[in-house]
Amino acid sequence: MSTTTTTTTSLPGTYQLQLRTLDGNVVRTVSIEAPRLATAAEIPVIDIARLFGDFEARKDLATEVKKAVETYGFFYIKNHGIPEEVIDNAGKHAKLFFRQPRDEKEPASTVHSKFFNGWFDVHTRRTSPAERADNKEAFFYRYQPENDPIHKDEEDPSAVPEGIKPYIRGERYIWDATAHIEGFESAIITYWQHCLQLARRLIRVFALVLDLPENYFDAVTTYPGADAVLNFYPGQPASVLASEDKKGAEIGIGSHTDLQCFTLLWQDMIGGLQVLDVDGRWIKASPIEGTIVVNTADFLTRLSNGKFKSTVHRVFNQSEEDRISMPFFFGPNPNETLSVVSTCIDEEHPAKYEPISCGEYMMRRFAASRPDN
Ligand SMILES: O=C(O)CCC(=O)C(=O)O
Ligand SMILES: [Fe+2]
Repeated sequence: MSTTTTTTTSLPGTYQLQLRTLDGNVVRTVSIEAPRLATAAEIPVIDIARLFGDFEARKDLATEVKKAVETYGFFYIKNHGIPEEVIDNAGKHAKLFFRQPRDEKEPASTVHSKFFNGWFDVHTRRTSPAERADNKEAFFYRYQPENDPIHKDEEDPSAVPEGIKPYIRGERYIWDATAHIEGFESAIITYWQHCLQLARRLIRVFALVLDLPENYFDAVTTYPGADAVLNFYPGQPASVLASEDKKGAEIGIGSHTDLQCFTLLWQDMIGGLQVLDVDGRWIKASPIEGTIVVNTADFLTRLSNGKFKSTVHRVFNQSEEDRISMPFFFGPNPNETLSVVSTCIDEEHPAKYEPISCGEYMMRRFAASRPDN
């Protein structure tokens, strides 16, 4: 494992950030200034109680969401309907898992996975090629039809359509390897199910934002990309945090954009999430009690011909305390080839992106920018 960083010649006060994209790594010039607080116009708090109201209420919500997705594609949602106990219980079990000795986590390791499920340790991934290796542990779990509320009561939920079969990537061994933590699987899956239900409602709002019928994406989210992660960012030593430039501070997850349509990101109150503004300066998406962060991601940028933003973000846990977050990544059925939607194209704005399926998109993106450690 290497911990070197790449240095490139930069303007004073800036550095060159490398980002993984479909076309390989791209470079952005970024300010070295300490991150500032986000304004409410940049990362607004949106009350989504209207999601559960009538059509007029949902249209009204879409108008508010439109501004946010066209700015940075980052916003907080409140009154999201996921019960606090469900979130607390998942968070509590996540900590129980990570705080075990390493050899007790090993049976759940990603090294036993065919499809990138399970646990990996700190410093084993480098999300951004020019930044240090990620100082975080994570536990990945992926879509299993038998857990999906719309399929779980079917006679045989694992009897999925042929086209989708190769994309069913959930693996049982991660739950067997964690069965000694009482209630772990059920706490995490219950949280995941709530996220999935919320995501299916939210994508209807995004359809309205795009001037499409509300149910536009329903038929292509029957076996969706619905992958999720428990993230654990260890606290950093007081000596490092006390030094003025915090030079020894480690990045939790390097700079990146998310891949699918959007992410529901629950974070605890420790803080550390940062978002890159248009001028290449970092802004803090500080935690707000009772909210979940929503960020729109690469595949939705493609479908919307660039209208929805997919903004670069990263995490620095600059606290002595451990931080956890529980992102849920939502995309269409991975085998479904999708084009830029008709409402985002006209003579002056031809489609900037080729039709592609989200499964293919993710595979190509990983191949174009395979993590180097
Ligand atoms: O932990 C966080 O706040 C962000 C995590 C993240 O960006 C990701 O897992 O893609
Ligand atoms: Fe992310």
